[in-house]
Amino acid sequence: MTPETSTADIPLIDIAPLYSEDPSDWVDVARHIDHACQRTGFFYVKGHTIDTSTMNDVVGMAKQLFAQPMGEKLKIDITQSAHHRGYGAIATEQLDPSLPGDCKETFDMGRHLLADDPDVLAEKPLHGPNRYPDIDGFQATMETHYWRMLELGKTILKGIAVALGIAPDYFDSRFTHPISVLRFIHYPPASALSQDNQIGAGAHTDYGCITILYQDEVGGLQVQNRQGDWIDATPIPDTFVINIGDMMARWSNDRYTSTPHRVVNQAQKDRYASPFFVEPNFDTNIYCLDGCSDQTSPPKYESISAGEYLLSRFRDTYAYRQKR
Ligand SMILES: O=C(O)CCC(=O)C(=O)O
Ligand SMILES: [Fe+2]
Repeated sequence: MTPETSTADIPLIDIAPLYSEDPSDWVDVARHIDHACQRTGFFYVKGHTIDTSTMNDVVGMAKQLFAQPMGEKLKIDITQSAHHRGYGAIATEQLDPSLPGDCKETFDMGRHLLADDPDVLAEKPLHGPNRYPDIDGFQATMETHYWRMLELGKTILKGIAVALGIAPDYFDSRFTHPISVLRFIHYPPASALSQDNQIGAGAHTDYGCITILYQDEVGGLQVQNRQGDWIDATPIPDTFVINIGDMMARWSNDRYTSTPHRVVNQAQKDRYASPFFVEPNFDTNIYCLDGCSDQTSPPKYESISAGEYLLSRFRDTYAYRQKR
């Protein structure tokens, strides 16, 4: 069932210089990021500030959630949530419409907004409370991690801004009330696949700006190269895998590439992963960035708000949202 795979050169970029106060230190990293975003749209980063023990603690919490009895997990069922928060059982998401639902379970959270938040009062879509399991320390650990990942996202976006020749802090004012999502995923061992052509995550492109992915040592993430071959994004300790999503492809007038990827867990082991989807404020206007158009390549896409764009994409992959 699985097509041949080969190993590709998904570059590994040391982003430590982006933490320097001196803008001249950013230029080289920005150039590497720019190349990677134009070619495969995928790269690994090292030299970030999130250490292994922090990741182990955070993923340990997520493992506790996935190990709970189904009845407990379904108390925070994402399909009962207006704001796309909580637990998604196996096959709730179907990333590739030509395949069965994905063989994975998920937990999604955003900023935890309570009833008195102005955006909640205004009934803004995707703005609301998270749905947490009853596990000691879960909420505090995950909320701290959410902000940590957002900071990493903004650091990488600074590299992108420098690469595009726009103000290095261009994205900061667009990420003050972000609709970014922190997700945890559990892929059961290969023996748990219920149907012949079911896989962990069907081929898809990500919807948003950029994705920062933690993956454990099991492996299974595959990226489609320009020739259409599936190549392994082999786990590298202490790195994250970064990829461009469709919103950033659109925002950059297709200077940057949003590349199809999928997950095939061929191991007789559970696999755990955690993408952080770096998304701006709901009302951010997604329209050709300065530096991404000229006389020969004018802006290709109409402007759209980041929120409306994401909502339309969720509707395509979650049956429960099509009724909304
Ligand atoms: O689990 C992985 O390695 C990737 C997951 C993924 O592509 C996604 O959630 O968008
Ligand atoms: Fe993805």
